[in-house]
Amino acid sequence: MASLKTPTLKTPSFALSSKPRLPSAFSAAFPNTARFSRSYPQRRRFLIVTASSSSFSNKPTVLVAEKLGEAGLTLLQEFANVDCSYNLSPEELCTKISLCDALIVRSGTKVNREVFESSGGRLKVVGRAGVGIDNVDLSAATEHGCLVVNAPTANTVAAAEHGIALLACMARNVAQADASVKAGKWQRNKYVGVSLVGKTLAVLGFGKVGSEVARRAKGLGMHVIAHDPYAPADRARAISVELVSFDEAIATADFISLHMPLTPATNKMLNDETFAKMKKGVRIVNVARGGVIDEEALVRALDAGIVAQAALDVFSEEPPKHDSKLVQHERVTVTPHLGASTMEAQEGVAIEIAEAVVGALKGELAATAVNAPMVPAEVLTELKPYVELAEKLGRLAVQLVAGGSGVKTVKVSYASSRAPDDLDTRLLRAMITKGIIEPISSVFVNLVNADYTAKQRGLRITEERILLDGSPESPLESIQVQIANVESKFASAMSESGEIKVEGRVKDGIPHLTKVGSFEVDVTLEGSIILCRQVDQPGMIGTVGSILGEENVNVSFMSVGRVAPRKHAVMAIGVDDQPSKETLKRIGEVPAIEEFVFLKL
Ligand SMILES: NC(=O)c1ccc[n+]([C@@H]2O[C@H](COP(=O)([O-])OP(=O)(O)OC[C@H]3O[C@@H](n4cnc5c(N)ncnc54)[C@H](O)[C@@H]3O)[C@@H](O)[C@H]2O)c1
Ligand SMILES: O=C(O)[C@H](O)COP(=O)(O)O
Repeated sequence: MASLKTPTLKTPSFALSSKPRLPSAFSAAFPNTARFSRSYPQRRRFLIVTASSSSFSNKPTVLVAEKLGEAGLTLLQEFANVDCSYNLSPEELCTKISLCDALIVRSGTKVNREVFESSGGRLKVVGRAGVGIDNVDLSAATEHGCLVVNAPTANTVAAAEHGIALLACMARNVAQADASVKAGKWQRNKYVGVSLVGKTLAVLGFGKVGSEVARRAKGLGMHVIAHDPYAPADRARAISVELVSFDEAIATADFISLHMPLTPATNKMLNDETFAKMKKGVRIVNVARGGVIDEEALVRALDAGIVAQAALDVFSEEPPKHDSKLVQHERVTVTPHLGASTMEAQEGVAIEIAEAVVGALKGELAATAVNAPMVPAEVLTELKPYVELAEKLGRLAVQLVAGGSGVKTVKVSYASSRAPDDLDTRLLRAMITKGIIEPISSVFVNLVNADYTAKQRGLRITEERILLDGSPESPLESIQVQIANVESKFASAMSESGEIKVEGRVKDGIPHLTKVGSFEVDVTLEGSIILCRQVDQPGMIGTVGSILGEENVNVSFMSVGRVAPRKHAVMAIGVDDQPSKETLKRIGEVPAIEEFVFLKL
């Protein structure tokens, strides 16, 4: 047994960062979190986010790069230093961003990879004061652990009203006739329009705006159909709209209104091929994004008479070139991306985004994140102590590895009486990842970038469920973290199958370490822990306790787990303070102690 006696002193790489502690255990697990609700979709959803710890010591700085309503600015100013700098060049934005904790933009600012790289890790939240987030590089944001939140509800009605306004104006040539009268002409025969009543409108993208447009168009007596591969049928049924295939929608429509986001899948969705399938004389409204239409193909379709008219609020390049054939086309009505621009919508958006950004910076829970999984509020409340347990088990397990950077394979087992699809483990996995990676690197890990960071480091985390009989009242019985293919600096932590194994439970809302290797222990996961393997004999608790007492180290908890009386035992000692090297050396010199390790939580 002498060979096992390898006293392990603290190594700097395992030191915890000195982030300030928040009052609750949960807040400590998530350095910053914020809580929000939103009205659409109807289900309230919440998300844990993390923000710069510097925001606790100093007021954070929020850069508002595009015009934001006063009410939103006031909210921001109550909490942060607000720098309103509009019309920044890309270079100016990159220069400023390293001094900012949050950035708020509308659709006119490209928040690309360079912006995140230039931030030097300080930028923790990007707030998009609106819906479309196609101007934000979400991959880069995620890789940098930066949360992106939007304001998804406040401009819905404004955008829908603008869509309807364009539809009616287009059908009755309002813009062209207006320009004609102002030019001194009186061309009543030239501007004969078409009626809306009884016509078929195909709404492509039946989300918030699309369904509001559909509702209004029905009020105008139109027959409304919709195409949206992801829309729930009951939402369509509720307003008597038939969901149809894309081909059916475009082939039968007299009018098409676009309301899908711009994504790689929707990019140039309307193109030469799809225009060729449309009814001759179709009329198109676009208040979504310019990029969903191949604009050159639209000009061809207009010239060929396939498309009779188009009304466009958005363009692939904004502002479009003055001599753009599309913009100058006589049968095209244009507005300068005004969909969200009503007084009411802009005040609403400003408040919605300010609340989301302030919340994220405060570090509570947020609801409108677009680059991280969202977890329903009730699930989150229930999982709180398990989330803390998960991070601490990850932190403990990795500190047991001899040379922690070799960690590549981690297996997590969740023992639960709940049905497998009734337990959302994404938060738990993220926090185990955080616990494993942070002590052995300088990487900042949060819910946003946990999976990405694990992948980058070649860390493979597999999860398994152990289905227990019994009451499914509590979500989890225990969490077990195993690290395979490594050696341990505390040999007793190895399981029989050769992995480092730690297991924990939540008791009365408090995370406990309950197993190390094959030894049962029971110690609260607070402060730090000393694990000792010893020959099981009387007086051991007293001996080690006295050494700690003499060195003024406060013991919070002690527990001994043994394989059999008078054989080997593992003693887990919770300590409030960090013992000195000398104290640890004295513990290591106790003859019955075969090995020990000091672990920081
Ligand atoms: N012009 C403006 O000022 C203005 C204002 C608000 C929103 N918008 C744009 O409108 C878009 C829609 O906004 P929203 O609030 O309704 O968003 P939303 O997320 O509620 O709705 C978008 C819908 O598009 C659907 N969709 C996704 N891919 C599709 C596809 N390939 N084919 C058909 N449907 C598809 C989605 O399932 C979803 O239901 C936004 O992405 C934004 O770009 C523009
Ligand atoms: O996606 C949106 O919310 C709209 O396109 C509005 O964009 P804006 O904030 O630039 O007006």
